[in-house]
Amino acid sequence: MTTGPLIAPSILSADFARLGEEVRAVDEAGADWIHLDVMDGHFVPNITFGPELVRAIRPCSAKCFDTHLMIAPADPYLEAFAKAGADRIIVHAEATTHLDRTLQAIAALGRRAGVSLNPATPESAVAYVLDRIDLVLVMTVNPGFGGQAFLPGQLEKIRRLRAMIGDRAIRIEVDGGITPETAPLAVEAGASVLVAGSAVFARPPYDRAIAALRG
Ligand SMILES: O=C(CO)[C@@H](O)[C@H](O)COP(=O)(O)O
Ligand SMILES: [Fe+2]
Repeated sequence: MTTGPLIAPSILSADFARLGEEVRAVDEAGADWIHLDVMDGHFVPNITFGPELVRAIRPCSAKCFDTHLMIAPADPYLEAFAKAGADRIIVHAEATTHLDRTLQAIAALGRRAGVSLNPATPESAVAYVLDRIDLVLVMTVNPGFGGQAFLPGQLEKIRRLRAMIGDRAIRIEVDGGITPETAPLAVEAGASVLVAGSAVFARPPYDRAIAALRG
């Protein structure tokens, strides 16, 4: 049995030419979830992939597909991602005008719902939707790219969020700049899921990279 935080490798840093193999490899190396970064070139200054890619790699792992939508608007695409195999759908508070309605729509599709917060967004953005989510994703970089430096100023937000969540069954996930050095800081502040792109895919072997993050 593994202890410590859950590790969710972000396939943004994987070899896209061998994506299916890469997903299988991190699954076998001990990843808890697979993190999928969906970018639209509008909400964030980068473009990645859509639901068809999610469908294509779905057979490569039975683990939770933790689907981070960096798209605006998100509502028109929720059903497509749910049908393609997303287990959890995470929307950005900043990309969604009617956050409560969006989270209800995700629940109606039978998927878990999460909310992501950009570095400049306060934790109060999720205060009125805590009964609709099982995860808050705290961005520890400005979203859009892998391989950026961790923003330590987010640690205080994680602490405040931890206090706000209290004993509710809601995980705090951190995303961006997570390395064996920054991971313990995020966990100490209250995170229990660590997304890592470059710290896994650029540091093979993957089993050792994942173990180093778990601490
Ligand atoms: O959502 C994002 C970036 O917007 C992330 O999931 C990145 O893919 C994390 O990459 P690293 O900072 O771990 O390299
Ligand atoms: Fe992400």
